[in-house]
Amino acid sequence: MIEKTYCEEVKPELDGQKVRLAGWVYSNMRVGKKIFLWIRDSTGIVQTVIAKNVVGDEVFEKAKKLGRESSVIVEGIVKADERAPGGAEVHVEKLEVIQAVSEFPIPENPEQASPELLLDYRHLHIRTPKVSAIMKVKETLIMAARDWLLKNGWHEVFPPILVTGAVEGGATLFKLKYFDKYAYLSQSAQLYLEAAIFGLEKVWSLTPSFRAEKSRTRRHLTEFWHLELEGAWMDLWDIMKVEEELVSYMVQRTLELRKKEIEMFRDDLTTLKNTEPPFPRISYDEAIEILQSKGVNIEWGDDMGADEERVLTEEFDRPFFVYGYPKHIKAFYMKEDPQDPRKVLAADMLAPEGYGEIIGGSEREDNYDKLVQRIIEEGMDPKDYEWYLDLRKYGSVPHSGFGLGVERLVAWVLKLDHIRWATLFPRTPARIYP
Ligand SMILES: NC(=O)C[C@H]([NH3+])C(=O)NS(=O)(=O)OC[C@H]1O[C@@H](n2cnc3c(N)ncnc32)[C@H](O)[C@@H]1O
Ligand SMILES: [Mg+2]
Repeated sequence: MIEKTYCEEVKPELDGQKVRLAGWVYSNMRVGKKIFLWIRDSTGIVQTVIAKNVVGDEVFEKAKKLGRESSVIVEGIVKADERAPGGAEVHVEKLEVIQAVSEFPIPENPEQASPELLLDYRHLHIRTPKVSAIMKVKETLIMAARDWLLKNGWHEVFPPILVTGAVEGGATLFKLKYFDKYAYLSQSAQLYLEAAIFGLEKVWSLTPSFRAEKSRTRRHLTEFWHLELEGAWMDLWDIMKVEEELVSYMVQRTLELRKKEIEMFRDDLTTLKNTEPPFPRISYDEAIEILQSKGVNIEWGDDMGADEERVLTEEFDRPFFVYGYPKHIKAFYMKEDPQDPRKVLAADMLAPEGYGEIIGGSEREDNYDKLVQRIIEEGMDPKDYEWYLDLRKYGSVPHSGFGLGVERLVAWVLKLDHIRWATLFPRTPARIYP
């Protein structure tokens, strides 16, 4: 790799030093016998100044024609100048053009382009500073999660993606040919994590999950990254405590390490700073009462969708839990509430500012017969879950777990207007290219 100075390293303190930059043209402006060429790399942007009387006519003419995203290597001297971004610029002595670009399909301000154009050219859009900032925030959230999980005794495992059964309902399965049989793309690693707890007790995984959701909403992808935990001996209240501690650590650590990137997307950091345990907890019953008091047309037993959750989040300035959902709107594996058989021991974590559900979790049904009954009630065949039911035959224990949608968390942290911007190459019902 060539010896180079990164853009973020070009500071007034380097005044007078010779540096080599390698990057891409971000903007190109000629003023008389000077060209102000802004060069971008993975760390930021630096203003370079190309003077005709320094580089000569031929190079100057070449520099004039450099369009955005031309790849270049420049060598020159750092000059402190508070007018330049970062307080310093580079006066170019040598310019090497790796590849000149005349016309880049994405406008200098990508926000002026239509979402469809940006998505058609997503392979070029991802190099822009704001998309790079989103990916740095996403990686930092996951780095923080790994940090916390390791420190708190959770074991990472690597579940399969090719599976034979539904976890979250058969309607959203992607089916594929598997030799002479059929298989599905995993909707959630949960059932495999449940198998893993009998050896490792506290397990987690980060996997892609797939949902053939036809709903074209701002918070659904057909492929998303899914951070899932499963803990033996834990009940719903235990796992909710794990969730709030994990999410708080992820958000605070990311605020600490990526404040500059976050501030590219939101001015007000209050809800992020408020993200500290304990989170508020309301029951599903209370949630229905709140929504009805706000004029929402909803009855007990109804599911809460994005619109209802949006209204509910107006009551909170930090993430919060809704627990105790009606059994008929939740998944087969959830444990019935012994206090109220109409309900299950499930809790969702909702993000404020209209974002809604970021985590779905529950205590699992650990009784063999009850689980078989629930599978049948849901219209599924217990034979398809024979291995999963075995877990209730050989040393079953109380256990709970949850799944966090990584892109949903990123969308809230950065207040993105659509979840698709939180992933490198979004997959939705209308898009699988590029
Ligand atoms: N291990 C578990 O207990 C997880 C459990 N089996 C599960 O999949 N729950 S979930 O369907 O609510 O999905 C979990 C989270 O996964 C996210 N999720 C769920 N579906 C999507 C789609 N389609 N797009 C983006 N994100 C999605 C969202 O944040 C949900 O709260
Ligand atoms: Mg859910």
